[in-house]
Amino acid sequence: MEKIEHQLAPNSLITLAGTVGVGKSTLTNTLSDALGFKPAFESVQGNPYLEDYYQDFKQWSFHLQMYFLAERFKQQKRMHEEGLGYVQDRSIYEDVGIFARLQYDQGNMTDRDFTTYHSLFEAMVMNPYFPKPDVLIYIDGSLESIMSRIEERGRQMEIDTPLEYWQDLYTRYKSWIADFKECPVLHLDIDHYDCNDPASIAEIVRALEELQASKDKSYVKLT
Ligand SMILES: Nc1ncnc2c1ncn2[C@@H]1O[C@H](COP(=O)(O)OP(=O)(O)O)[C@@H](O)[C@H]1O
Ligand SMILES: Nc1ncnc2c1ncn2[C@H]1C[C@H](O)[C@@H](COP(=O)(O)O)O1
Repeated sequence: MEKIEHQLAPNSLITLAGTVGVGKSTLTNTLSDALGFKPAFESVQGNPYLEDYYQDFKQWSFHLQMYFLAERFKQQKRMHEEGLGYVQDRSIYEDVGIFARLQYDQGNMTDRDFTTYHSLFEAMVMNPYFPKPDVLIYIDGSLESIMSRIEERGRQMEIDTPLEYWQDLYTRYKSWIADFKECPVLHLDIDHYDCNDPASIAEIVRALEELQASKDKSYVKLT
C-alpha cells in the first residue's frame, strides 16, 4: 500500500480491536504502510501457552492471561519509549474485558486467580501513566464470515475449538464495545473496506483524522 498523506500526530497510537479472525493483523499491515507508522503485532508463534490453552481452558487460562498482560505491557512500554507512530494489532483492554472475563464466567478461572489477574491489570493499566490509544478501530462482521476466515487462515488449534467459544466471544465483543470509554472509537465493518483499495484505506485515514482532531466526537461508524 502506498503512503497516504495525513494530518495525524507523528507519535499517534492507533489500536485495532475485534474478535479472532476478523482481520486485525491484515489491516494493521495495510494501515501502518499507508500512514508510515510502525506495526506492533501480538505474536502467536512463540507464545508458550496458547496451544495448551486451546486444549484445556481450565488448566491454562490464568497462565495465558498473565503472559498476554506482560507481553502487551512490554510492547506498550517499547512504543512509548520510541515515541513513534504505531498501528497496534489488538488492545490490552480486550484481554481483561473479553477473554479473562469469559473464562471466569465459564468457571475456567477461579475467584482468586481472576481477582489476582484483575487487580494486577488495574494497577498496571488503569492509571494516568499508561498511555491510551489516540483512536481504537473496532472491526466487526458477521460470525459466518469470521468463521470462514478462521478456517481459511488455518491455525489448527483455532479450527479444532468448538463453535460455542467463538459465539461467546462474538457476543461479548458487541457489549464490550458498546461500553468502551477509554478513547475515541472508529467502527468498521469487514464488508465496508478493502485493504487492496487505496481509496478505501484513505477513507479510514480521513475518519481517524476527524476523530483525533475533534473535541466533540468520540465515535464514528463507517457504513
Ligand atoms: N479485508 C479482508 N478481506 C478478505 N480477507 C481478509 C481481510 N482481512 C483479513 N482477511 C483474511 O482473514 C483471515 C484472518 O485475518 P487476520 O488479519 O489474521 O485476523 P485477526 O488478526 O483479526 O485474527 C486471514 O486469512 C486474512 O487473510
Ligand atoms: N487475552 C487472550 N486470551 C485468550 N486468547 C487470546 C488472548 N489474546 C489473544 N488470544 C488468542 C486468540 C488467537 O488464537 C491468537 C491471536 O489473536 P488474533 O485475534 O488472531 O490476533 O491469540
